[in-house]
Amino acid sequence: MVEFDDTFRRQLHELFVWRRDVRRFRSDPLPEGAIDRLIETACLSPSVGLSQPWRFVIVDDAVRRRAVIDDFRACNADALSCYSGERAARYATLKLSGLEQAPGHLAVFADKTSDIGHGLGRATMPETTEYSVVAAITAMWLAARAEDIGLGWVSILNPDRVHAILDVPETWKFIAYLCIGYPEGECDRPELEQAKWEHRRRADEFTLRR
Ligand SMILES: Cc1cc2c(cc1C)N(C[C@H](O)[C@H](O)[C@H](O)COP(=O)(O)O)c1[nH]c(=O)[nH]c(=O)c1N2
Repeated sequence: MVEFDDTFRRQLHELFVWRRDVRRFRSDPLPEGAIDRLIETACLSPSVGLSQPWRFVIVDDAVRRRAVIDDFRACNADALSCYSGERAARYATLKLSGLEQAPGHLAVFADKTSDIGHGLGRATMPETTEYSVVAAITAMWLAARAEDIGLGWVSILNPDRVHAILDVPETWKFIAYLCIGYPEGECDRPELEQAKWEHRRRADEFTLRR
């Protein structure tokens, strides 16, 4: 049996505290195979019925990467137009993707039609397919931080457009576009908190007892 001691538990807690959504990347490349290793770790995640619905696309092609960046720019301009006044001014100052600098681009999809897992657990809650993929991304986020690699989730994108840019099967649902690389710096507080957009609240604000 594998046992974890107090030192490990303390370090694991520190890993959770120091994992960040990274938007500011150094331009130096990741070591060969780093993204493949992170994908392998993500594939150890739980999934409904062991369906393993995650599908990964490593985006190296410069034309496709540029098209994703252009889509982000358009979507972010639309998002800005939904705010007004002081909130709009603050939104405009936020850096909400590291797409330009990050050496690694990784798109993640959920395959809604795969037979793997024989449908177990999905009949009543088909959305558990997507939940499983998000669980895998969270594992990857933590595994990356443990290797001092930063990961940033970009959702300010048009899913249909990303689908077309990456030319993936119809049945795949777009879940996340991830920027991966070495972070410029580190912090134990979310960047959106540092920018005074929102703050992390205490767990008891979100917890009921019945
Ligand atoms: C589903 C989803 C989607 C997004 C995000 C996260 C998740 C879970 N986050 C990152 C988010 O802003 C960040 O996690 C919180 O601000 C908390 O910061 P830390 O992750 O603790 O650093 C994020 N950040 C960003 O700059 N642009 C984005 O488009 C998104 N989209």
